[in-house]
Amino acid sequence: MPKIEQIHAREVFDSRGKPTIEVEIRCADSRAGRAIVPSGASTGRFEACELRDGDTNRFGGNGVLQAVSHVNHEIAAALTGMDAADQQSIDRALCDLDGTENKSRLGANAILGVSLAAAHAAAEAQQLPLWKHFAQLWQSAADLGQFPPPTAALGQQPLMPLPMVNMISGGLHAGRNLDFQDYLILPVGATSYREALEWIITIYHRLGRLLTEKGYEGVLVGDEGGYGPKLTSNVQAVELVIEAIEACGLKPGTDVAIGLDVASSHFYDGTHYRLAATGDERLNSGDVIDLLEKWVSAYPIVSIEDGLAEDDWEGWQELTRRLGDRAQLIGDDLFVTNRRRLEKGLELAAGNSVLIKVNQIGTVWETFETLRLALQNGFWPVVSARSGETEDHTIADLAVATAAGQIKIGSIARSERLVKYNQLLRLEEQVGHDAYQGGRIFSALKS
Ligand SMILES: C=C(OP(=O)(O)O)C(=O)O
Ligand SMILES: [Mg+2]
Repeated sequence: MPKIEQIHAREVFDSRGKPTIEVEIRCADSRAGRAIVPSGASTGRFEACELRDGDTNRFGGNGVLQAVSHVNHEIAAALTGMDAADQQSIDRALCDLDGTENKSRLGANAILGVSLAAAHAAAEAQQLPLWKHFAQLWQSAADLGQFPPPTAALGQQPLMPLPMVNMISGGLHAGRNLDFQDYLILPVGATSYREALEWIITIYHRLGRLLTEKGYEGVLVGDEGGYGPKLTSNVQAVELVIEAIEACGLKPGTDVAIGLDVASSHFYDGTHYRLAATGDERLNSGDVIDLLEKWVSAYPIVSIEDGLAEDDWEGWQELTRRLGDRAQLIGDDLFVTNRRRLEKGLELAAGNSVLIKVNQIGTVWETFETLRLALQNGFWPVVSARSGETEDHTIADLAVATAAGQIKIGSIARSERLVKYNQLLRLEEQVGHDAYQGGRIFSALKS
């Protein structure tokens, strides 16, 4: 048993230059395992609580020295001597120690840093690559069984994920140049992860040239590295991405499909969805569903995230009735990787897919629980980064180990994203090209 000997946290910085927490855990006779916590900008209201210092004399109140102190004192005292490989007990101890529903006392950032670093430390101590340690944990966690369609192929043996990659950024990630947050591509026709990534890189560069040729900003990028042009409408972004796919000799829909992260909670005023790009157009849920249905019919869109707001359960039910067999409908702000919110979604038949962000819930084990619940109920999971990221590649290993099937990390032109894409290239050498479902995971969708 790799016994925890030392836990140490420090304040470091993320890709937006915002403070975040790094945790190192050392077990006897081994190198320390280290993890850095990501941070969102378009956060859901029901996410676990990130503890920030609030002292406006330091980084506008965004410092994380209190969270650091919680790790170095209270958490270190409680966890020293525990088995780093017993993730379930570590995560339970962290939750019990915090004692709140949303991890607001010690901070979800403090808790997640320790939870992730424990996994790294356990892998180090057992001389295992992280993905293999995660795979052991995932497999050991209660009977995986056989999952129902469309997720039957997922969750079993380690699998290379289909990358869903941001080409054009909008919303809170790009100064609200556009209303919708992400215009993504899914290389559904690629036969390996490497091929998928090569297509993505080619299309990304072609899109940049195309934007510049048309007089738009083809070099400025948003928080996740997607281009951030000021276009005349939201739908124009879809059309430009399709044009770039075609310009690369690839077939939209067959080779490369389109995804959206509407991130609609962030332009919902409680009554209306307000689209600034089309002159403060005010839509209700039904209007947004009509719009999305029109787009799904007109364009090869196979995935829509947060098409409606985080509280609009009735709207989500209608969206799912209308589009659930034609597109993956991902709940991000809606489910916030929280088992209880996902249970509600399953009960109400709201959505058919869940975004998995480790810092929305705050521990590895709870992330596994939400993932398993999704797979058991035929929901597609998509492991996701945050808009504030670092050199930490943990989620790439986690996506492969749990065979989640899809990953969303942002674009390829920023190092905090590329570190995960490059890690996946390394992992593909270990798990093999065959361990790639690619677009086959969408075979249940009607065209
Ligand atoms: C990654 C996302 O953004 P953020 O991290 O800002 O919530 C998202 O909305 O899916
Ligand atoms: Mg989102």
